[in-house]
Amino acid sequence: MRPFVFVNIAMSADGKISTKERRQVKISGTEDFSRVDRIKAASDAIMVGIGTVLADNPSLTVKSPDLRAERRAGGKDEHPIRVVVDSAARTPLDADILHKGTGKRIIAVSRKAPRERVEALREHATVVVTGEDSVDLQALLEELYRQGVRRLMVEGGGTLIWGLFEQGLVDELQTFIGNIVIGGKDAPTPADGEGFLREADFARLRLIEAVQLDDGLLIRWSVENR
Ligand SMILES: NC(=O)C1=CN([C@@H]2O[C@H](COP(=O)(O)OP(=O)(O)OC[C@H]3O[C@@H](n4cnc5c(N)ncnc54)[C@H](O)[C@@H]3O)[C@@H](O)[C@H]2O)C=CC1
Ligand SMILES: Nc1nc(O)c(N)c(N[C@@H]2O[C@H](COP(=O)(O)O)[C@@H](O)[C@H]2O)n1
Repeated sequence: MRPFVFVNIAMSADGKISTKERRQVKISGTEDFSRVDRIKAASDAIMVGIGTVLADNPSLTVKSPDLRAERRAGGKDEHPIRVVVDSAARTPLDADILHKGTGKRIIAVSRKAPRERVEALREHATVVVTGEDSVDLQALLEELYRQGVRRLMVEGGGTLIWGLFEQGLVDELQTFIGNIVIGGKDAPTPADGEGFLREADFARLRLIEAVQLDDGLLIRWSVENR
């Protein structure tokens, strides 16, 4: 068993999620940032790849005091469990994700992760070890389910999202398309990695809704062939 997995990503009108130097860009407007805060608060856990931690140093906390209070009233921690997919245990010990806000953190590493790094991370987070060279995503999701996670939000980046699509582990995709053009053939996109080579393997989506937010568009799809 695994959680319901939904990806939320903001991309520019030309399909980029940051600059080619992997510098974080404000793509969402006020309305979309509020929506992201709401879907985060409604999730049991939120997951990113180590590339995003190293590039953006996110905290992944719920920003609205009202939403945090609602979570507390429901007997939950103020913030969802924060999960980093980090094969080689490279999460910096002073990363905001380990220090900002209360609640549980999980760092998923592979068996090749250096033992001393893993021990250092254990001071701040629960460490889950799966996979030989890179984290076994299916096994990680099963472990999150065992730990009570039923609804998992994935915030990026493109490498992790590709890994999840490649293995048929995404149930829903929520893409906010913002009103900017970033450009650059090497700028990250919502699903990077190798890409599918055969049409038969493409992830097939069904449109749930398309809604205007600020000067952008939120599109929600369910994944049909997971
Ligand atoms: N616009 C947006 O909504 C968002 C944009 N970003 C941007 O994305 C960029 C970071 O993306 P990436 O460099 O692609 O890094 P990423 O965040 O996707 O992390 C990739 C890393 O995850 C690890 N990993 C371990 N096991 C894996 C597996 N089985 N499958 C896939 N990955 C695995 C690998 O070490 C890999 O290098 C940054 O520029 C950041 O600003 C990130 C999140 C949201
Ligand atoms: N939804 C959304 N819109 C944008 O315009 C963005 N740049 C991002 N980036 C993601 O948000 C993370 C930052 O989280 P905190 O504010 O530190 O909690 C960042 O790492 C990206 O994952 N998202």
